[in-house]
Amino acid sequence: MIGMRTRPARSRAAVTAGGALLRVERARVGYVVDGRPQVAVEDVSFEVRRGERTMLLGPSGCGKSTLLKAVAGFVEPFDGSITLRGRGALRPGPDRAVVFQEFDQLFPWRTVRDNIAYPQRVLGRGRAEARARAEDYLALMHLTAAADRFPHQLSGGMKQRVAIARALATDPEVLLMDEPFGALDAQTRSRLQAELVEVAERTGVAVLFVTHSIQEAVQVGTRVVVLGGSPSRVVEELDVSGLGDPTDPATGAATARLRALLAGDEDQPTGLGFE
Ligand SMILES: Nc1ncnc2c1ncn2[C@@H]1O[C@H](COP(=O)(O)OP(=O)(O)OP(=O)(O)O)[C@@H](O)[C@H]1O
Repeated sequence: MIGMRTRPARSRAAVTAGGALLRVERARVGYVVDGRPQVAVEDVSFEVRRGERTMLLGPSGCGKSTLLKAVAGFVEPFDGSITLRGRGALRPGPDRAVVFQEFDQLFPWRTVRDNIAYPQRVLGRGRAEARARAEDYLALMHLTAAADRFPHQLSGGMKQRVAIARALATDPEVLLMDEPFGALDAQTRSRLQAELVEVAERTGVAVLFVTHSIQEAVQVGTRVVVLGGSPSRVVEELDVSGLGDPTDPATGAATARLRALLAGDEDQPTGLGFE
């Protein structure tokens, strides 16, 4: 039911024909501090395709969030381009929904159901449609029993589920996630990682996900873009689709490779085809 409603056929055809949905090309991104540019990421290029989960992995402070903010349209690149379906100069828009790490991103005065329905109303959907879609996404994120609760009555994991449901219910082209599970305990984090993979596969939404956890990158991602250096650049891109089972040697090899890359050791081979 949800898969049928998520995207008009027109968009699917456009993506198939055009390849990448979102394209970051030679982007140089940072901030102006005291009138001077402070570059966080330099000459960064990668693509996000529909149906893929692209992970931005790198050490703390390397500019992952800055890059995500540029994709969201919150920060304008100094140089290079970021395009969605070939359209550049991106401003913030409903085609890119953002889920943050913080638990307080929900409207505290609205119920869970209304948190999911309200942004759809703002985007122009009728009350009945917004409500019906809210019910779909409540079910998809295992929140139906909590629909009438307020955010302060939810656990951190439930709040993040609501944030994901709310984002997906607006039908974004790309779901942008900035360490959304970073403040959760290990068990909840692992459960939400699995749920996200399932939901992304069911809806087909493209995901761009910032993390500094190798485990998370391999578990959630289909592709990992590794950033490093200062200002940071892409040091490697790995295909991790189908990986995640810790007993699988290929998962172990990818994990070892990512660990070496994060340690700054780009020359260390894995011997299993991940270099
Ligand atoms: N609003 C801002 N103004 C100026 N500099 C900033 C701003 N936000 C971040 N920075 C700087 O940009 C650099 C990259 O920060 P960013 O938060 O993007 O890194 P990150 O890789 O996401 O880190 P973490 O994993 O710790 O969240 C850092 O040096 C940071 O201090």
